[in-house]
Amino acid sequence: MPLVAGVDSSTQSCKVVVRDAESGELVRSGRAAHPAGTEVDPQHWWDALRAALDDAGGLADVAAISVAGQQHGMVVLDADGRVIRPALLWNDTRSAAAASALIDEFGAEALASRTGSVPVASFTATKLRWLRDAEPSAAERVAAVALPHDWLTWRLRGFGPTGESPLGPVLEELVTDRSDASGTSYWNPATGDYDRELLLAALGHDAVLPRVLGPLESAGTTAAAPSDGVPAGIVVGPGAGDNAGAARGLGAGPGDAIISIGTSGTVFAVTPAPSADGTGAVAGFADASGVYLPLIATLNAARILDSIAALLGVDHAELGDLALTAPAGADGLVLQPYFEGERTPNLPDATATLFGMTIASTTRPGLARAAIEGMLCGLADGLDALRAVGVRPARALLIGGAALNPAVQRIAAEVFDVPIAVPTPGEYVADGAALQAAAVLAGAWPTWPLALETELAPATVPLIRSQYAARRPA
Ligand SMILES: Nc1ncnc2c1ncn2[C@@H]1O[C@H](COP(=O)(O)OP(=O)(O)O)[C@@H](O)[C@H]1O
Ligand SMILES: O=C(CO)[C@@H](O)[C@H](O)COP(=O)(O)O
Repeated sequence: MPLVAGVDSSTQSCKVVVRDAESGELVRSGRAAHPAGTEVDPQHWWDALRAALDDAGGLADVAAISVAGQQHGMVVLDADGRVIRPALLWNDTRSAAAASALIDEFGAEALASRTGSVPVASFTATKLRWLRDAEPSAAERVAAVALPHDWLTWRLRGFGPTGESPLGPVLEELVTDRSDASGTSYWNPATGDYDRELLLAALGHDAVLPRVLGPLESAGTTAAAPSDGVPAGIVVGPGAGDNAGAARGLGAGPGDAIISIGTSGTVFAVTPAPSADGTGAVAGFADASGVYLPLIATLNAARILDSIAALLGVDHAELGDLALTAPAGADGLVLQPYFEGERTPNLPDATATLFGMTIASTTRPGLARAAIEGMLCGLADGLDALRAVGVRPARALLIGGAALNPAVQRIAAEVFDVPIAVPTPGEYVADGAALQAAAVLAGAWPTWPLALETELAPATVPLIRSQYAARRPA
C-alpha cells in the first residue's frame, strides 16, 4: 500500500507522521523544534520541516504529502518571492489597535457576516493593517500574502526566491485551503470568495492571494531542490489550518467538541452550516472537508503549566501529582492566566493575576491546581460560547501536549459538564494532514480507526467555574 506523510508545522515545533494510506497504520514519525517568539523568519519553518522529514526517515517511499500548520501567521512576499520581514504569528498582539480600527471602519456584525469572524489581533488582516501603518515601506513592497502552511506548500512544490528554488518566484502558484483562508479576515467561508475590499483596507493595496483549493484538490507535486532532501514528484495536498487538520485526524463528527491544549487552547466542532458570531467570541472558520469549524481560541494554554511547573521547580508529571493533592477549587486560589494577553476574552494587554491568596491556600499543590483549573476554565467558557452558536456537544475529545497529563484529564472531568474522551497519544494535526494526502490520492476520504486511551464521565465540581467566573473581568 502507498505511504502518505502529514505535517503539523505548529507554533513550537514541526511534526511529521508517515502512515499507510489505506489502513492508517503509523509507519514512522519525526519532529524538529521551532524558535521561540511571536515573530519568526519562515526560513526556520522550512529548515525544521526538512529536519523533521529527515527525522521521519525521508520521503523516498512516500506517494503524497500535506502540510497543516499554525493559522493566521502573516507571511509577506516581495515580487521576487522573498520574505519581506519575519512572520507575525497568531499569538502576536501588536495588531490589537489595528483590529479595533478595522471593526470601527466596517462594523463587527458586517465583518462577521462577510468573513465569519470579528477580527482580533490574531487574524492576518489586522497584521497587514499594522504593517501598513508601522512599516509602510515594507507594506508597499508586498506582492503576495501567504499563511505558514501556504508558504511551506509552495516551497515543497519547488517555488521560492530566484536562486533558492528550482521553479522560482511564481506567486500565482501559491495555494491554500478553505480552513486556513477562513482565518485571514478577508475570505468568506459562506461564499468561498476573497473579499478584496477588506484586503485593500488592511494592506493599502492589492496583492496576490493563494488560490483556495477544494478539500481533495491536488496542489501539484514536490519539486524542491535536491539539496533540500525532498524527492521530486510526490503529490502535494491542499493542506489545512492546524485545528481543521486535527478535526480530520480525529474523524470528528456530530456531537464531538474538540479541546486542544497546545500553545493555543482551542475548542471547536465540525458543523454543517457556517456561523457568524457578531460578539466576536466564536470564529466562524471553514473546516478541511467542505463544511465549517466554529472555534474559540485562547492565547494561554499549555505554557501556563510550563510556566508554573518551572516556578515550582517540577516537571509536568510532578505538577500534575501536586495538583491532585489539593482539593477541587484549590481552597479559593484562582489563577486568571492571561500571561500573554488574551484573545478570548479579547484582552490583548492583560496580564495574569492570582486571586484568593491566604496563608492556607497559598501552597505548592494549590498553585499547581489553580494553574490547571484556570487553564481549563477558559476553555470551558469557550465550550459555552460554542453552545451559543448551536453546537450541542455529547463529548469532548481532549488533545494537544498538555492533554497528555493525567491530572489535566482528571481535572477536565471536574470542570466540563460533558464526558471527556482522550485519544491515544498522537499527532492528530499531522494525522489529519496525512489523511488528506491519502484522500487526494484516492479521490475520497479513507476511514482510519481512532483509539481512545481514557474516557471519563463528568464529575463536575461547579465551584471551580463559579469562583473563576467571579474573578472574570467586567
Ligand atoms: N505531560 C504534559 N503536561 C503538561 N504539558 C505538557 C505535557 N507534555 C507536553 N506539554 C506541553 O505541551 C506543549 C506542546 O503541545 P503541542 O500540542 O505540541 O503544541 P503546539 O502544537 O502549539 O506546538 C508545550 O508547551 C509542552 O511543554
Ligand atoms: O490561532 C489559532 C487558531 O485560531 C491557533 O490555534 C493557532 O493555529 C496555533 O495553534 P497551535 O500551534 O497552538 O496548535
